[in-house]
Amino acid sequence: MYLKNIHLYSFRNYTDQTVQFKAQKTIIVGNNAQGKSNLLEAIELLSTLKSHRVSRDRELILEDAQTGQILANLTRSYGTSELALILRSSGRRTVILNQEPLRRHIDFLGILNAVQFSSLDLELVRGAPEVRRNWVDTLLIQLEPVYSHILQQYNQVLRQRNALLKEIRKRELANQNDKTESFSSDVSQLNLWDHQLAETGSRVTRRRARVIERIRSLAQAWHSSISGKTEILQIKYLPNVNWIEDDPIQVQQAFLEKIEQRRLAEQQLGTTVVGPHRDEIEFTINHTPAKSYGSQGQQRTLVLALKLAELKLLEEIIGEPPLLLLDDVLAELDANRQNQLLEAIQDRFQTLITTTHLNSFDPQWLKSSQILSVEKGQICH
Ligand SMILES: Nc1ncnc2c1ncn2[C@@H]1O[C@H](COP(=O)(O)OP(=O)(O)OP(=O)(O)O)[C@@H](O)[C@H]1O
Repeated sequence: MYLKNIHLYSFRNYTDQTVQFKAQKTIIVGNNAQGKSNLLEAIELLSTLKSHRVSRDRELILEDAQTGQILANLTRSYGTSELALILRSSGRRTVILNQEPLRRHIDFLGILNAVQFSSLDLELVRGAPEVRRNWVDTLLIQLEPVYSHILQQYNQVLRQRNALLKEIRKRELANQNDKTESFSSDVSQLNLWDHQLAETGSRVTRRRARVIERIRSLAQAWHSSISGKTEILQIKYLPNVNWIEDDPIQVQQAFLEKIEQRRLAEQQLGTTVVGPHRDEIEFTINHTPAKSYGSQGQQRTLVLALKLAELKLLEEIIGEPPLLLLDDVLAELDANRQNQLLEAIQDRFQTLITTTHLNSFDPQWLKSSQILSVEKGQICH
């Protein structure tokens, strides 16, 4: 796929900016805090409807403006699409595809596919389990947009179940007199939420297991190649609820059994302790956990291998090369890792690269790239 152009209106520090992409590789150069990452963030939003940097739309809109807009034209093997996203400070969004506003945001996902790689991605190895869960979830949404709906349903059930557990805990602590009546109503309500948690949670965990299964061998092959065949990467999915067979009924049964085991703990803590919101993904290098024992170099190799695997998996499943967004990462990679990355990209993936300096680039690369410079929210072609 190929992103032909993008227009930003009142988005971050851009007032009104059009960018025409003219080569497979575009290098966006500028000092810190000029708007390089903001441009990639706009593309990320069109791809996933999420930004990995903020959760509130207010921050995405130019200061003092009420609405912001991102518009882009994309060519795919089946034709061209015009994508538009309107952001409002109230948080209400409008997504428009080929000039038709879409009622379901899910229909917007999966049109522009992109893999993003930034220095923040080292957190994939070093950070909390939530970072790894978000990584798998974001990948799943691109591969299978309906997953965003599945995840939303699970989170809604989780929120409501947590609210009920909290309420039960509060009442227990207050030691109310009408305990018997409220107790039986609590039990039946909780029972209802247990089943909902099992149903929605099993959809999440089964899909996570499948995508990890698919990405594992791709990442292992890259890791082995980048490390000169000296390291073996293992990726293990450690679901909070263990299950063996990928069968909805059996997985739900495993959920209900674990909920029963942890019933007392949940009621004492007043929160849900069973479910995929507590999943972990473990990376080991030569059988040692990468998080605590991996050297900086090994961790970088691992993240690069994961990103290259994402690129390959997306390409395999969607049937054409996704975009690659490299946010200030090339300079951080040593010559070997840079070469591996550049060799893997070649000319197949449209790649957007931000950097503060051009001197770390291969001269051949610079020659074949479009170079844009950014200063204070203005892009010069
Ligand atoms: N909502 C907003 N309205 C106006 N300006 C904003 C808004 N959000 C961010 N900015 C500005 O955007 C700039 C940051 O841009 P960006 O994150 O793209 O930096 P960058 O060019 O990638 O630099 P670095 O190399 O430091 O990452 C800052 O000057 C910040 O004040």
